[in-house]
Amino acid sequence: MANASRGASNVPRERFDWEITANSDQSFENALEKARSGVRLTVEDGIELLTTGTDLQGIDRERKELVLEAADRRRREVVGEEVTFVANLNNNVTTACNTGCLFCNFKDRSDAFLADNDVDHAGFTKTPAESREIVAQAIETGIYEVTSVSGLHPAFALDDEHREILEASDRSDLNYKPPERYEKNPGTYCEQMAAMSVDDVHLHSMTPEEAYHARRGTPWSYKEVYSRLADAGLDTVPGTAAEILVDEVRNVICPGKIGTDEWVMAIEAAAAVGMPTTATIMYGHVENEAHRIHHLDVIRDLQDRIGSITEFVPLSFVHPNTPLYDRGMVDAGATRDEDELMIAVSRLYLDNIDHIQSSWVKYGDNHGLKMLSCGADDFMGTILSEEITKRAGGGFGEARSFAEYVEMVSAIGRIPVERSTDYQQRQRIDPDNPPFGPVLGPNADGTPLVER
Ligand SMILES: C[S@@+](CC[C@H](N)C(=O)[O-])C[C@H]1O[C@@H](n2cnc3c(N)ncnc32)[C@H](O)[C@@H]1O
Ligand SMILES: Nc1c(NC[C@H](O)[C@H](O)[C@H](O)CO)[nH]c(=O)[nH]c1=O
Ligand SMILES: N[C@@H](Cc1ccc(O)cc1)C(=O)O
Ligand code: SF4
Repeated sequence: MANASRGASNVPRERFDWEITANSDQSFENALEKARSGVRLTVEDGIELLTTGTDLQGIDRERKELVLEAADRRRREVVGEEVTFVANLNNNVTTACNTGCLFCNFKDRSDAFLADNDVDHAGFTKTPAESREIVAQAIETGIYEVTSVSGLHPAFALDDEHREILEASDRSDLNYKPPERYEKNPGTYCEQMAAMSVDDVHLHSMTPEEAYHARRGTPWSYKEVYSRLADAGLDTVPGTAAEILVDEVRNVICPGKIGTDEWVMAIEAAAAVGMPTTATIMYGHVENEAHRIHHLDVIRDLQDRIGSITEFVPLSFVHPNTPLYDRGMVDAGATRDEDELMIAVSRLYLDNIDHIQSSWVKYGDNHGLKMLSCGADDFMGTILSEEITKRAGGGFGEARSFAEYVEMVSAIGRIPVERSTDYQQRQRIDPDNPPFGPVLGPNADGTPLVER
């Protein structure tokens, strides 16, 4: 085959001795035929599509185009020509975290935040009052949603009752220190939720990992934790902390995090108390294609049981400032070919999740737009502030305006639509009728969010 039609993959195949490898007895053609006709794909089918055939080395560009076409067609059948996005704000409460995930440069060791420590650090903690002020300002500009994900600050407790339990415990494994020991007090999770629920804005927060932190040292179930958080103002849950839901990979990239079963249990609990969730995969580091498909299989199975996953978000690993890269465990993140195939195979494999998100934070505008023709139909949100990808070395900025969204989406011949977090409310935007601003948020009146 000509060189021009070979694409690269950055999977560091020789560096890790995995139990699960990208092998299959299936043929690429057969898997493609199943994908085209809408038959539910097996793990082996998924591996064939994601690798463009295990019979060939590298990525075959002609085959890749066939997979992308099948996914684009499926997207059209499932959701049509609308491209959605949400008017939202990211408000990360604290970067203090001792979990030590090797792909993450968002966190700072929490000791640096102690009041009696004068080491310099670039991290931050917001009090509930500060979070409220930041949200209140964004609400005035018309946002619909606040997304809030944070480091696992040792002073965090779920609520006052949880704090009493933590204060009374002499277990050193609980990763708890009283808030008085720190320069800044993050309050309790419930206080943060209540503070951010300004004017009933939609609050999207408390990943399974954060929920785990919010129940440490107690016999409380995830259901108990999520129902207390819901009472405090939480509306929906971000399905991050998923990374790769295969434990042999988690043991390498995030040995301090909860395992696959526990992540699934937390999302099931959120569903049980009536809260929709999203689901993510963070791919393009040490894992191989078989791990990516096993992850999709865990998510599809879970969605068969709960039905409340609103969107699936492939998060392409951003490598430059991370321990994984510093330690030579990876040389780079996923290639563009791998990104396109990840979006396409997510669309084809997850036959029970309607929306696949293209993240401009991870892909940038041009590549992000391309993804909308590879199976994705959602283009994320305005976010207004971004710390996680920026600190990892990503360079695609911290906000998108509605004007930028309308221009980009119209340019590819699709229909721009403002959505609510759960996709239940949707508002088409007429590209011929500027100015463009959000209308779904509690204080939204169509005024542009950010002038750029
Ligand atoms: C930084 S954590 C914050 C919330 C909480 N500490 C947790 O782990 O659930 C949110 C997510 O950001 C993503 N993330 C972190 N570093 C990343 C990187 N370098 N590239 C891509 N995604 C990253 C991971 O998927 C992670 O679960
Ligand atoms: N709200 C969404 C974000 N927010 C950006 C995060 O701050 C973070 O940078 C990162 O994505 C974590 O890996 N990002 C999305 O990709 N999608 C969202 O809906
Ligand atoms: N839209 C997804 C993706 C997301 C990704 C990273 C985040 O930090 C937050 C959200 C969610 O809300 O779960
Ligand atoms: S991904 Fe989350 S838990 Fe892991 S180190 Fe980063 S902030 Fe902490």
